Amino acid sequence: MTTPEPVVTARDLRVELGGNRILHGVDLTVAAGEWVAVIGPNGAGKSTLLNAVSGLVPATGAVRLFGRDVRRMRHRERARVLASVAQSPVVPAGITVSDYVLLGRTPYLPRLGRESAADLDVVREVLVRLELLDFADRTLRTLSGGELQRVFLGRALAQETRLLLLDEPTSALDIGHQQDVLDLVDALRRDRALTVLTTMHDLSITGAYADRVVLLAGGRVVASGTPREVITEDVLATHYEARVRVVDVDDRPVVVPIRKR
Ligand SMILES: Nc1ncnc2c1ncn2[C@@H]1O[C@H](COP(=O)(O)OP(=O)(O)OP(=O)(O)O)[C@@H](O)[C@H]1O
Repeated sequence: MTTPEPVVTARDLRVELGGNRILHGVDLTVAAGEWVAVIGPNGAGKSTLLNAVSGLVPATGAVRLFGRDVRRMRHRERARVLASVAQSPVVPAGITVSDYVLLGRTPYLPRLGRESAADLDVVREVLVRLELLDFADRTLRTLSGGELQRVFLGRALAQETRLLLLDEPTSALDIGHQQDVLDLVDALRRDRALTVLTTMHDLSITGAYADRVVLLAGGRVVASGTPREVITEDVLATHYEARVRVVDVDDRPVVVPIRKR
C-alpha cells in the first residue's frame, strides 16, 4: 500500500526579509487530516513560515500543497485548496460581517458573476456555527476584538478548503470561545477531512488540540513531536526562558506559569 502524499511538504525553506535571514532551511510536513501547531518565542519566524507555505513571501526551497508546487498555482486555484487567516488581516472599509464572510466564496464565483444561493447558504451556515448571525449586518469596525477574530475565521471557513492555516486564531478569544472555535475546527477535521496548520502562543491549548508540535527558534526547527514530547519544562526553559511547571492531564501537557520569588 502506498502512503498518501502529505498535504503540506516544505523543504529547506529559507526566507530573507528586509536584508535579514528569517528562516534558515526549515522542513515541514503535514499529513492529511493532521493538526500541526508551530510554536516558538516572539520573532522565531512562525508567521513567516505560514506565509511561506501559502506562497505569500518569497522563499527559496520547495513548498508543495497536495503534491503541487505552490508557486505554480494560480491565485484562484490556491484559494480553493488553502484558506489562511493572518494575525491582523486587512479589513476593507465599511464592510459588513456577512459581506466579509462572503469574500470567502470569491474563488468559486464566475468571473464578473454574482454569488449564488448556495454561496449565501454557506455564509449563513458559517455565521450560525460561529455564533455570528446576530452580527451579520454590523460593520467590522464596530465589533469587539474577539467577535472580529471569529469573523476572520468565518471568511476562511466559507472558502471550504481542505487545508486551513491559522496564525494565532484564538489570541483575542475568551476561554469559552477559544474552545468553541477550536472544537469547531476539530469537528471539521473529522467531518471534512480538513488538515490544519496553526501557530499558537497558548501552549496548554496547543497541547490540547495539536497532533504534532513543531518548535521554531531563531528561524530553525529545534524540536518536533507529539505535544508531550515537545512541551516540556526543559524545552520551555531553554527556548522561552520560561519558569513553568508542565503537568499531565488526560495525557496532554498543561503549562502552569510559576511566579519569580
Ligand atoms: N518585512 C519584514 N522586514 C524585516 N523583518 C521582518 C519582516 N517581517 C518579519 N520580520 C522579522 O522576522 C522575524 C520573524 O517574524 P515573524 O512574524 O515570523 O515571527 P513570529 O514567530 O510569528 O513572532 P510573534 O510570536 O511575535 O508573532 C521577526 O524578527 C520580525 O521582526
